[in-house]
Amino acid sequence: MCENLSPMMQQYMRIKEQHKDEILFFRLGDFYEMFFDDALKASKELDLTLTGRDCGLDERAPMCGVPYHSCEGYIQRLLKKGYNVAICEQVTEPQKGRTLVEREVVRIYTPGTVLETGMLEEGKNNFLCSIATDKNTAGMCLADISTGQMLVTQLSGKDCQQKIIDQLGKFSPSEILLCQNSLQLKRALDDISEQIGCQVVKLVGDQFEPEQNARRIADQFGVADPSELGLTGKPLCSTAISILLHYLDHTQQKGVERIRELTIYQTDSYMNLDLSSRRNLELTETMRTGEKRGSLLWVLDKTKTAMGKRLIRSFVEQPLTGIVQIEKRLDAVGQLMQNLTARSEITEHLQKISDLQRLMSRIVFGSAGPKEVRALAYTASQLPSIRQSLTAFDCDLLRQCRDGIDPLNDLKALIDEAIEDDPPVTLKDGRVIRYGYNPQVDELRDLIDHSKDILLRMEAQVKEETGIRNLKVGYNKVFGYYIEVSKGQTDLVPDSFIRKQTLTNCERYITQELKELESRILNASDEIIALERQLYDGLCKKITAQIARVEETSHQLALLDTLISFAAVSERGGYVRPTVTAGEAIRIKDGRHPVVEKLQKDVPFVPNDTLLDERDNQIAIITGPNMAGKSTYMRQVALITLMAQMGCFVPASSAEIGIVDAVFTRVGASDDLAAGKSTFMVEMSEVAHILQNASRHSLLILDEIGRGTSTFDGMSIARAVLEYIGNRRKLGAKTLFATHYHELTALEESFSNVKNYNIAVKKRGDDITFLRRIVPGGADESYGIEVAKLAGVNDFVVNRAKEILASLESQDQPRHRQAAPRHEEEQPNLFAMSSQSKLEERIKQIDVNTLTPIEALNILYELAQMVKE
Ligand SMILES: Nc1ncnc2c1ncn2[C@@H]1O[C@H](COP(=O)(O)OP(=O)(O)OP(=O)(O)O)[C@@H](O)[C@H]1O
Repeated sequence: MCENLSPMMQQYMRIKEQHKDEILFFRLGDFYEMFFDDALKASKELDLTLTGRDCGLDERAPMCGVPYHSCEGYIQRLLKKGYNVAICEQVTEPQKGRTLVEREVVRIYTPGTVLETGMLEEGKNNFLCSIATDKNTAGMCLADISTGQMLVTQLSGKDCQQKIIDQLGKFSPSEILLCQNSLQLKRALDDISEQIGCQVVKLVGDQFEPEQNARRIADQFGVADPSELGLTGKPLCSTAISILLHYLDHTQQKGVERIRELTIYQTDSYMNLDLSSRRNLELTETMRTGEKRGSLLWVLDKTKTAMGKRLIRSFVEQPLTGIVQIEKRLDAVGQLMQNLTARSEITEHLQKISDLQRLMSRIVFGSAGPKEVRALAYTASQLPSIRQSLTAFDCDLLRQCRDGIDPLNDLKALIDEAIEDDPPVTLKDGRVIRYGYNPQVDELRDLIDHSKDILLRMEAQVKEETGIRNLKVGYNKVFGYYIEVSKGQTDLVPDSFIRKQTLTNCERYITQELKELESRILNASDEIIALERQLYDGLCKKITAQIARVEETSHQLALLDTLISFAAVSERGGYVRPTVTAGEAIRIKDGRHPVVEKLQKDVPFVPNDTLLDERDNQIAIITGPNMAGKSTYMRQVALITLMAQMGCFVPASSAEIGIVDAVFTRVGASDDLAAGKSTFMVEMSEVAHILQNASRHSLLILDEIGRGTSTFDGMSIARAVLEYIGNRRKLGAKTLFATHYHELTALEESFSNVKNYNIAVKKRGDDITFLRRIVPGGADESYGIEVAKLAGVNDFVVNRAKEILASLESQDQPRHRQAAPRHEEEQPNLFAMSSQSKLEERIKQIDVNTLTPIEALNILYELAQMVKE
């Protein structure tokens, strides 16, 4: 290091040496300053003026800075640009005689370790994620230090990487940490990081030693052995937790203790929704704009608290698969719908409740201001009424809420006693501690507020003691407070007075007592702030000790808020309680699309029925003109199923939902052609993924499979996919399949589990009217040209298209426009088969070696029927 550098700059260089990878925010007074390279980068990224600072060298050090009080926005912008920020604070007070205050890095900001309210998105968790992998197994750990939540899960199987991606799609972590050996995974995650809302994927050191892992985990959660946490047989989970904790240890000096509980996350307790299905179904944001408005969450979220907002988002993203839990939620929603009075009372109180989870993090971290601590007391004051209103209900979950909400009376009393009713934002502003809480604070405040009175009182007292009638206490800048005695009375001045100044008519003195009072008055402001901080820190410690109770209370409040939101939306929307069963059927009467219905207020939504099961109604092939409403209908079925499994009522007049383990969707052209894949390639990768991962208990929504290639190829692929899905021994999943290939409707005749539907339209002359009603049977025409006309395509093109179509139809071309033939002799087409070849085809499908006797009998019966027909 250059010896010519000033001592402060030497200190800076020493610290910067340890933090080469971060932009160093170096605290100087009320500013964070950046120097040298950091200054050049920050001034460019943040549009800051670049100045220079004397540093002892010939050239001034490039410098720029941001105000300490408004640094959050700047830090956030740097994080978004991929930088980390190290905060370097003064850790000793400047003292007389010591020129250099000590400084050290107290915290490193990274995207996944933010906990400042202003830097976090409301209603969304900010997860830091770590992943440890080994061949076909992975351990994944997620932590949100702003709420103290930590989850861990183990994933395994040949498609482990895809499972990781699907889970990441669910949690959208801001930052992902991987072991050095996970290079391949890193590449895959880099490609999709934007889609899952992740700002950075990092490789962080090698696998940790198992023993070291165990020790760190046991320390964190206060157990003797990690097996007590349910981690036995999950070494990769332990590694993932350790990676995350070590990272927090490195980046955060305080607050890691906020993570107190570990939840083992069982993926099969939740419906499997892969990344593209989440996007396609627009669960939390729309595909086109990426906004919440227009998503399912937008319809369902009427929560009043930030905690409720985060929980309802996770309810929407993670529908359940366990009937018992779903029923419990439905019971609660039903009861809340019935008792409007109690519900409104609770809602009113919820509106006044702060984000207790994030508040507690800030208290533990030591960054909560007095107003926030006051907000805790205010929140606590709402709790008894909420508990009281909850007595009106009688069901498991609402009872659990009532029992779990702790009124926190003691904390409220503690805060009420210690903190002023309307304290300032920061401790520095003073007057945080309530009068009467601490005698020393009271005395100092009296001294500050009444220093004049105190001096007058002292003056009177000295007058009386000395008998000097015209004695006065005054103040000047040279020697502070003094006692002034006029010349005529100086003989009465006692020995204890020390003469300081002689004027024409008077003498000025000081006394020991006066000097003491003076230093008390002058120091009182500093002293009171230090004392208030000490008392305030003590109070925060007492609150922190009760964190478990506050945490449980916040969890129950979030749950209550979410259930009330479901109830409010269900009531307003005229939703009904679904019957959730372990059976295989989905029967919906008068189902509606919750979002489209809400968006198009002026056009009445036409309800439609659905019947899907794993037998005769396993596959519904839906045809109909463009714009008829096929996609809307299919998505509506998926959303109603999801809502039921979330524990919410559904937009229908009745609904029976046999639990599905997954919803897979393949909808339209994927607009972002990630990793250089063509539209068709993306489509086929998605189809491959669905066929590989779906089970008989999944729901498949397939919209126009095969559209991205030539007609014959497309039709062949679409039919082959349908045959695969329709074969119970291969897949057998319930499927809604929309297509413009009307030829596919011929499948209904060949397979008993396929049913045709179309969305009805009325044609008058050249004009068509969309009826939006789903009816049995295939569509009779495509009406593509009519829809083009409706969309405003000019007459020339429309008329010419009609001519071309007529000429195509007159030739012996495959008739893509016409509905599937009922009788293949009348309308031969690509997939129409003779009875004989159908029979042959069916016989070829039979795998005699795997048939049970009863299946063999059924097939024999089926063949006999075919021959008869
Ligand atoms: N049941 C309904 N009631 C009222 N309006 C509806 C209904 N279904 C769909 N719509 C309206 O029709 C529009 C078109 O629907 P949708 O996109 O589902 O058609 P589509 O048949 O899938 O079209 P394409 O084949 O061109 O993709 C929707 O945006 C919606 O406004």
